[in-house]
Amino acid sequence: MAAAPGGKTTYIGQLMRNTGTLFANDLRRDRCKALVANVHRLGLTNVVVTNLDGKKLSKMLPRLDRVLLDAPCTGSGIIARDPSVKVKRGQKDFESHSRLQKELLAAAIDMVDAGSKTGGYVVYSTCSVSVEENEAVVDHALKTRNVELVSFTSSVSFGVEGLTKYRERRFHPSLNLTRRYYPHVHNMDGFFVAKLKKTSNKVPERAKKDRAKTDDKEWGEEHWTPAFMDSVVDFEAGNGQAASAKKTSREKKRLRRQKLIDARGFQQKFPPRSATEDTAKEQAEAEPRKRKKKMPAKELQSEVSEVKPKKSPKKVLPTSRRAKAVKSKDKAKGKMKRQKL
Ligand SMILES: C[S@@+](CC[C@H](N)C(=O)[O-])C[C@H]1O[C@@H](n2cnc3c(N)ncnc32)[C@H](O)[C@@H]1O
Repeated sequence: MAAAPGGKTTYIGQLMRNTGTLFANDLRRDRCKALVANVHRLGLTNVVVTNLDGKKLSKMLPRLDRVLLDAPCTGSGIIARDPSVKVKRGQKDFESHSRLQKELLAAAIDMVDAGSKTGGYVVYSTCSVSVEENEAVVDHALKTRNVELVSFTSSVSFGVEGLTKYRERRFHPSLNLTRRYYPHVHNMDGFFVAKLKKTSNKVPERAKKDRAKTDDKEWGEEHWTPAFMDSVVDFEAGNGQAASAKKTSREKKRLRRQKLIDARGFQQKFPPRSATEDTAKEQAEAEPRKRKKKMPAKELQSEVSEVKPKKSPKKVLPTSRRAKAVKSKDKAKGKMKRQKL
């Protein structure tokens, strides 16, 4: 299959040997031009090239027997050929592509006649390996349209099964009928293919209930074997011992020094208080509380008048100095008596 614009389309045209009609559509005008050139080069006379939005195509074209939707994608499968995909694409690209792919697949299904004698099939393909653009898109179609997945291993015998569960996501079990192709396994671009058979032309009003038989296992639970569950793993002790065993003497010294520094710092910040300091503080705290006590104005006045001026406390001198002071006082008294006489 060629990777040139319209490569798959022109290949199908060749397979049809100029019988029937093949509608080939692309939103990009330049791609349509290249496609027309290829159609002419291969001498195909049964191809109608349209340059329309695939989402609106079902209203413009007659009911078809088969549709190949080679959907626009992030191209995560062609990183080997175009490494810029790794930096060009972000999470938002995967989300927006997934949304567009769901819409295009729904429109493609709506274009197909379920009662077609020669088909009623839709083939969905991407050159991406992301679950969001592949299994999630097909799973959405299974819920919103009357379609079922069919096997195509009789014509393509290689590839690995599509995923029915990925991390916390669960898909319809029939998704194992889809195929994934990996560059490192199949020596080609990363690719995904699903073949759907339309079972009714009716479009369900509401999304179908997910009747997929899913186990309620969490991702990773498959590793919870009985042997694993019965074994006792003491993470605390095991890890703790290993960590302490690894400590070098230098490290131990550093830790001890750090402990001391911490303790000193704590003491400086919060020095231990003595008993006297405590009582002084308590008294200081208690005093303003006493002052705050309110008294009637009259009582306050009488109390003020009763209060006697405080005498300044006597100076207490040491005994030798006190004796001297008494002597000098006596001397002065004697002098005064003599002067009177
Ligand atoms: C994977 S390529 C198809 C390649 C083509 N089948 C081939 O073999 O060369 C996807 C194409 O979808 C076209 N596309 C993107 N959005 C579209 C839309 N809304 N409707 C129709 N075509 C669209 C892109 O322009 C792009 O050429």
